[in-house]
Formats: sequence, C-alpha cells, structure tokens
Amino acid sequence: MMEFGTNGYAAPAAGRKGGAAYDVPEGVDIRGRYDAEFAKILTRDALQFVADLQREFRNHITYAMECRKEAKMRFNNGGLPGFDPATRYVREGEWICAPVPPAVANRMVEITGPTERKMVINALNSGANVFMADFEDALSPSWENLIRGHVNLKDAVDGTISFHDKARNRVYKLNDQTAKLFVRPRGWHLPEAHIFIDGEPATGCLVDFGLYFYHNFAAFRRTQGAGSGPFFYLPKMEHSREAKIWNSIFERAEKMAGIENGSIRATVLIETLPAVFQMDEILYELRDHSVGLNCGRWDYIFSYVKTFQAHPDRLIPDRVLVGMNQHFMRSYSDLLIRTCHRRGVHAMGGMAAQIPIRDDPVANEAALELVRKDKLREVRAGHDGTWAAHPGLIPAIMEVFTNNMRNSPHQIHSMKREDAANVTEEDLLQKPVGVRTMEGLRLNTRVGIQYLAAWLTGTGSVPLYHLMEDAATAEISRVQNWQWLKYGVELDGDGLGLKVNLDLFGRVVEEEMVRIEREVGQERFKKGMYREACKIFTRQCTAPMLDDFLTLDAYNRIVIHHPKGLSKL
Ligand SMILES: CC(=O)SCCNC(=O)CCNC(=O)[C@H](O)C(C)(C)COP(=O)(O)OP(=O)(O)OC[C@H]1O[C@@H](n2cnc3c(N)ncnc32)[C@H](O)[C@@H]1OP(=O)(O)O
Ligand SMILES: O=CC(=O)O
Ligand SMILES: [Mg+2]
Repeated sequence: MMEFGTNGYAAPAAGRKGGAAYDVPEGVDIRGRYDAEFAKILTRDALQFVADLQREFRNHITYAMECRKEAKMRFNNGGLPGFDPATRYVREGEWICAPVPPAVANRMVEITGPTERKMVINALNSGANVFMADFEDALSPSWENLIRGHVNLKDAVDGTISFHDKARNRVYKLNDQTAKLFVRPRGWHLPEAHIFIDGEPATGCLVDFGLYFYHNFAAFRRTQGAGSGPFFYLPKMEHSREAKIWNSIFERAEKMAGIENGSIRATVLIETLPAVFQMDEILYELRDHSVGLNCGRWDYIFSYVKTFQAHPDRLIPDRVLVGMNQHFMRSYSDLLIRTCHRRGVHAMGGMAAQIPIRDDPVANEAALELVRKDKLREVRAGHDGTWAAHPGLIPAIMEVFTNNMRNSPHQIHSMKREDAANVTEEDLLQKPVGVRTMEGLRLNTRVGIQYLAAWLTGTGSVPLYHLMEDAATAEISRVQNWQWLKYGVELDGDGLGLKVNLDLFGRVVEEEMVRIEREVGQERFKKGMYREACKIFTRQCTAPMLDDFLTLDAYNRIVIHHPKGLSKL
C-alpha cells in the first residue's frame, strides 16, 4: 500500500533514480509512469502552464470548496437550496451571452465517451454533430487512462490518429467529416495525485484542461473550430462562483495562447441541485465563453439525494422510477431551456440510459423506442440537442431532432418557453413520487458493485443489464442505499413490508455477490476486483456520514506512483 502524507496522498519523491525522467519546471514533480509518448504530453512548457494555473487559482478553488461545505452544513441543518436574493438583478437583467460560434451552431446529437483510442475514432466518425471526450463520468482517472487520453486527443486534433485492432485485423482512421470535439475535464473535487505542484497534488481539472488546451488550441482552431475554440463541457458545479473561476482560467489561457478573449467556449452541466438556482448567474459569469447549459440528469438525481441527506421527508423512490417525467425533473429541464434561450445559447438535453441490445431484436427495438420517446420529449420541450451514449443510437436520435426542428440548427429563437418563467423553488424541489422495493435495493447493490469493480480496473463506463452505467449513475445507487439504510425506510412497493436495516442490507450484499459471480463467471470474478469493490461500496452505503463522492475514496486505490521503489507501493 502507498504511504499517505497528511493531505491523504503520498509525499512527493525526492528525485528519480534509474530510468528516464520527465523534464519538469521548478516546483513540479511527476510521480506517474514515464514513457516516451507520455513525455510528449508532459512537456516542460505544458507543465509550466498547468503549474501557473494551479498557482493562480488554488486559493479561489479552496475557497469555493469551503463554500460547498458551508452550503452542505446549511442543508444538513434543515435549509433548502433556493434562488439567491443577492443576485436577483442578474436573473432579472436583460443581457445575453456572446453569439454562438458558427462551428457549433448545430449540436443536435452529441455522442459522449471516454478518451480511449478506438472509441475516440469511432465517436468522431459516428455521424454525431459533436463528440464530448470525457475525462469525467465515463473515465476511470488512472494515470494510464488520463495521459493516454491526452495522447489520443492530440492525435485526433492533429488528424493523425489511427488504431489497429489486431484481433480483428481492422484499422481505424478518421473520416473526412468528423464530429466537433468538446472535452470534459474532471470536477473540482478530484485531485491529480500523480502530479505534485509545490508539494501538493494538482487539481485534476486544471491538469485535464491545461494539458489539452496547451497542446491543441492552435490546431483545433485551424481544423475544427473555424477560428474559434477549443470547446469544453464543465461538470458538477454547485455555484456561479465556480463558473467565475472557470471564466478567469479561460481568460488566462487565451492570454497565454495570444488568442482573442471569448475564443474558448464551454457548456456547463447543470447537474447539481444547488446549481439549478444559479443558472442565470452561471451563464452571466461565463457570458463571453458560454455555449449553453446541459441537463446532466443522472448527477442531478444523485445531487438531489445528497443535498437532502438530512431530510428524511425527501427520500426518493426506486432509482428506475426517477425519470424526466417526475415534476422536479421536468421543471428543471423547462427552466434550463427558458434560461438558455433567453440568454441566446443552447439548451442541451441529457443522456437516456438505454443502449443497443445486439442479440435480441425485440428488446433492441423496445430500447430504441424508449430513447426515441425521451428525445421527442426533449425536442418538443425546446432542447436544441441531446446526448447519445452509443453510435447505434445516433440515426434514431438524429431523426427525431431533425424532424422536429423546422429546418433550423437550433431552437434558441423559436422556443422561448416564457411559460417556464413561472417555475418556482417548490417545483424544483418537489419530492419525486413512487415506491421503494427490495428489487430496487438489490439492483442498486448489484450495479454499484459491478460498476466500481470496472472502475477500479480502468473502465469508467460499462454496459450493465442493457443500460449504460457510469460514475453518475453509480452514485445514485450508492447514495440511495445509504439514505434507505440511514432512515430505515420501509420497502412499500412489493407488499413485503420489509424495513431496510444493516441485517437486511448485509444479506442483500451477500446474495448479490453470489449472483454477480454466477453472471460473470468464476474466473472473471476471481480476476476482477469485485471483492474490493464490494468492500468500498458497502462501507460507503453504511457510513454514518455520507461520503461526498464515491470516486474520491476509490481514487486512492488507483493511484500508482513510479518508480515503484520510491513510492512504497
Ligand atoms: C451520466 C453521464 O455523464 S453520460 C456521459 C458519460 N457516459 C458515456 O459517455 C457512456 C459512453 N458509452 C459507452 O461507454 C459505451 O457505449 C457503453 C459502455 C455504454 C457500451 O459499450 P459496449 O457494450 O462495449 O458497446 P458495443 O460493444 O455495443 O460497441 C460497439 C461498437 O461501438 C463503439 N462504441 C460504443 N459506444 C461508443 C461511444 N460512446 N463512442 C464511440 N464508440 C462507441 C465500440 O467501440 C464498438 O466499436 P467496434 O465495433 O469498432 O469495436
Ligand atoms: O453528466 C451527465 C449526467 O447526467 O450526470
Ligand atoms: Mg454527470
């Protein structure tokens, strides 16, 4: 095991003995594995840029994270999130964001996926308008995945990326026409424990943003952005002060690159409950750099549970029942559309969880139909585009959007949704309706453990029971179990009348582990990290205090410092 310092991460190594070393600027220490390809990303100049960002913004980030803690305390003491009276002038003011760059006017279908090499090529060739390359929900942030991801994105932006699938003897290359690339860095909360700056682990998202921006801004603007860009997605913000930090980071990056202010554009995911009350404020802070908001529905549900962790009157029903038809979810989507269109930017829809079912045409058609229905609701509500988890879904989603957009690339000017101006705090907080069942508890457990086992072995998005599962959906499973255990809820939906307690949960865990082993097979079960995942998941579900993020604790298990002799692994 690694030896932890006072901040929870291994202390930086004093030097590098044996093997090649990165050429680092003053105060930077790279503790991840070295290879010649990685060294092309971790250049002295790129690291200097990351270190400059870290030094300039670390106090702002620390403050923003302290504010999150204060807000959590307020909610835990019975407070509710709501609109901030101090920024009423922003919500009521008549201002708009900078015009949408022509390169990304049409974003009807955006495919998302991790930065794995073959998937990057497939996504760019998929026929979607945009590919969101993900360092976040869909990626397990191991050193290998992250830096390999940067190699892949650089090759993609340079147009030189290729991949040889030896088993199938198939070579993957980019088509002439490709999707426009957006990149989603990690959330503020995750450190990058393989890069130390001034003795502390770097902020994960500054590493993701800084390395990508440094290496790609020029080529991207030439080949993809028609003179603007690069483009980003920004996850998991809770307050506009966090958007203000991003805005300053963008200005700092533009200055370094010598490009015009407002070149970088970002879509912010509204995927925390506190952020839904800050949508105008977030757009306002980013008004020169914004290209919309997105309904990150899965993290939003997770955040609803987390925000109300001390409110037993706001327990949610079985996870499968919390869809966009719930009043609080519909209100969130309606207000997001109204806010974006009033400010002149895209209102993006979210991810349907269904994926193609290859070996069962009937089930496949049923899954596709659910996706179509979800997308039809989005486009009719006024969304300008949406997400697709898998290339196989793109034709159906594209058809729904093109058939309902009146030959226009977006609906910013045609679907104002003034009716949504009446969405109230109560609408946005309304308790979801539905029942709780033993199967809900079992499914959360089965899915949560399998997802975590995949994440620990380097895969951040997986197909489970014909649905896409990623960090956000796994979080729902975890916090829902925690909530049900904490308040000993009655499972009122299956006539069994059982109450959730440690005994029952212990039995469920045992039985679901047996089921997982049966389903994946003994050999895979033994080789995989199911037992470790089970330990982490169970601890988090039964902890007296709810952990903020599943991936924070789990991250410690995927940090691998090199050379091995120095890191005491
Ligand atoms: C809550 C949120 O944040 S949502 C956004 C984050 N989540 C995501 O981005 C999920 C992205 N999707 C995926 O990772 C995958 O589609 C999964 C894990 C859900 C399903 O994966 P699989 O079952 O392995 O897919 P499947 O075997 O059907 O893949 C078929 C082909 O499509 C490709 N493919 C599948 N999904 C994607 C994708 N999102 N991007 C690019 N290519 C993809 C595969 O690489 C494979 O290519 P090949 O035929 O050339 O080998
Ligand atoms: O990031 C998207 C989500 O739904 O969470
Ligand atoms: Mg998310």
